[in-house]
Amino acid sequence: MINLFYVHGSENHFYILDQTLLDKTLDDQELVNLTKQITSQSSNLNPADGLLVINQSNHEDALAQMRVINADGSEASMCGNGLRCVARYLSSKYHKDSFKVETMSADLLVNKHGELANNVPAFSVEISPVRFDNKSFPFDNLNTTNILNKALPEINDHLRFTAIAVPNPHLISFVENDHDLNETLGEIGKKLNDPNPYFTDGVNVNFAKILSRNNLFVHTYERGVGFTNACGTGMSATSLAFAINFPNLVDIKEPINVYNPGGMVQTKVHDTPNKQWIELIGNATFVGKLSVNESNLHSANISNENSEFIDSSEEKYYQKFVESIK
Ligand SMILES: N[C@@H](CCC[C@H](N)C(=O)O)C(=O)O
Repeated sequence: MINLFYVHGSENHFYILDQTLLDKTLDDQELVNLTKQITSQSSNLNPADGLLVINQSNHEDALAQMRVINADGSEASMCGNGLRCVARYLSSKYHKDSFKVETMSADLLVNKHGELANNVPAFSVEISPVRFDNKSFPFDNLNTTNILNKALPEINDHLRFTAIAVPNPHLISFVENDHDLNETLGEIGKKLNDPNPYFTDGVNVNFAKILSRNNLFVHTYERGVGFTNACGTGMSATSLAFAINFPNLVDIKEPINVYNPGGMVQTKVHDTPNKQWIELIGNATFVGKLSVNESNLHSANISNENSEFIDSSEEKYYQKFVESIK
């Protein structure tokens, strides 16, 4: 039997599949089928935004490779909340507290962090590379090659936008009212992730409210998923946009507290002459595991009937942490 771990970072839920333990790894189509099956509401499994796949890495300095399959079957180049959970899994498997994980565009440094709260394990992960040019998204037909605090009348009549790829693509806006934070976000998120002439590969859309100096609330409509409790790369890109667009409200020597519908993370913006990157620090919670037969993974046949869910007590402590920050 193989364990599919049910995990979350800020209540952004995933299943983790460690393919190094399988007799035969799943091919790309099997991974897509499995992801669609376990994330579909009709599966009656615990809901998740995607599948985090661990493979062996052939990069000398990486402990393993992480791939991210979104609920709709598309593959993302990075996932910040997911990387923290994968980091925790690898840390306990290989007894290491600091190492690199291969992702689609870069080998990223991860570190075990002190607990976020009582019995809430946390990891910090590197979010990079950072890109602003239109080819990295891609975006088109907006009369510009980069978007930094710009009005985009093609997309909305009153908001300003910033576009940052880390390296998955994010569009960010700082908003003032709850209607924009929720309804306008949903409309723009849907429009830019349906076939459209502007972001032809889709884009993660993050709307943020500035709470005070170094304090933000971020709500995200994710590419390949829809509304999510939290998006790690989104909160990281939004923190960088906060520092760039509102330098008087951000001290980058201090962490930024980023609240989200699923809890809170901290980010640190690193702006050195040769590298701009963001450190994302937050929980890596293992809610439980689903014990499944390997052949059912290959045929995407996971259900409550042919698998067993074993609960851990970690979620209880995470919820206490959420209560404490409300
Ligand atoms: N939830 C993730 C981002 C997942 C990928 C995203 N949907 C994309 O397609 O880029 C995070 O925590 O960063």
